[in-house]
Amino acid sequence: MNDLLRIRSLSKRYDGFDLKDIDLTVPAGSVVGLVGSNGAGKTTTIKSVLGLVFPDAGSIELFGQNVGEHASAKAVKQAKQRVGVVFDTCSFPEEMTVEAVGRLMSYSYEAWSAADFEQRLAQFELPKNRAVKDLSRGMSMKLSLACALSHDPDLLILDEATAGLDPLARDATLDCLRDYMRDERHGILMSSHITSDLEKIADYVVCIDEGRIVFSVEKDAITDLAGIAHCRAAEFERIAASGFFAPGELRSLRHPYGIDVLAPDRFAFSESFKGVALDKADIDTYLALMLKGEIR
Ligand SMILES: Nc1ncnc2c1ncn2[C@@H]1O[C@H](COP(=O)(O)OP(=O)(O)OP(=O)(O)O)[C@@H](O)[C@H]1O
Repeated sequence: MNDLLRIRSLSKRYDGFDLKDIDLTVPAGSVVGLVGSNGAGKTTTIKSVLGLVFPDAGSIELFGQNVGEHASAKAVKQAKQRVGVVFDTCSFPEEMTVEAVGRLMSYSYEAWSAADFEQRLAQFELPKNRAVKDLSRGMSMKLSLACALSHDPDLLILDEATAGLDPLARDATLDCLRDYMRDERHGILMSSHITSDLEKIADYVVCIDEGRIVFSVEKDAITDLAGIAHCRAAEFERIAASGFFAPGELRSLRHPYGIDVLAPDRFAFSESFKGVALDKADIDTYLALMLKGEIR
């Protein structure tokens, strides 16, 4: 498969923070969700791809071209033309109107399509003559997305792009991203704390915590295959003693009302432990057990 983005062993050190050995791939035709707590290193990773942060080590390839250290300015420029970016804040000049933002973008991107931009403004119901400073948060995000999509990008990079949008606006944004993904040459890397959005659209989920990759899995391995077992103390001890989990692979979280256990394969788990209450996992519960679970 053709990889749109390939990050290998990316490291970046700040005073008090260490991003270390990040490996991340966005294959064509896929949506990769990036999750993790505040300050985990998601934006630092994304900014490294965009050349807004200079990594200390590692390699970054966009469309098979090195855009990291020793990359030629021409290669970086060419690659960036093929990337659409949306950050969680709108960075266009405040006094500029929506229409003028489109003109500004047309100077930056060779493949800019004024017709496409017009159509997106209509789709998102964005008033052309309104100044950026007078847009609501949702409208600014829609403007950023309209700009990111109107230069025919092969890769979209979204950093918390649906944060602050109401549920209807989030759904409209996801529809727009699904539409974009109908072209299988396209791909999306999106960081989000709204894991329900990722459940709807992601193919892979990558979790960063304290600057390290904690897991990188197909989304279905979480939402279709994994389960959360709800045990009493005696049941938990029976599970722990059964040998079902290899040493170091039993993850549990204690609550006042019992113990939750992460079952990576809920079908196999329920075969072995009939009678133990078991729910399907979602990204939030999976994350909680992976990040905060006690390991045994
Ligand atoms: N320019 C900088 N100088 C020093 N430290 C920085 C700089 N940029 C980021 N950091 C630190 O790096 C760490 C990771 O920040 P980053 O923005 O990558 O996290 P994040 O996962 O995107 O978090 P959030 O979910 O809150 O947006 C944080 O501790 C942050 O304070």
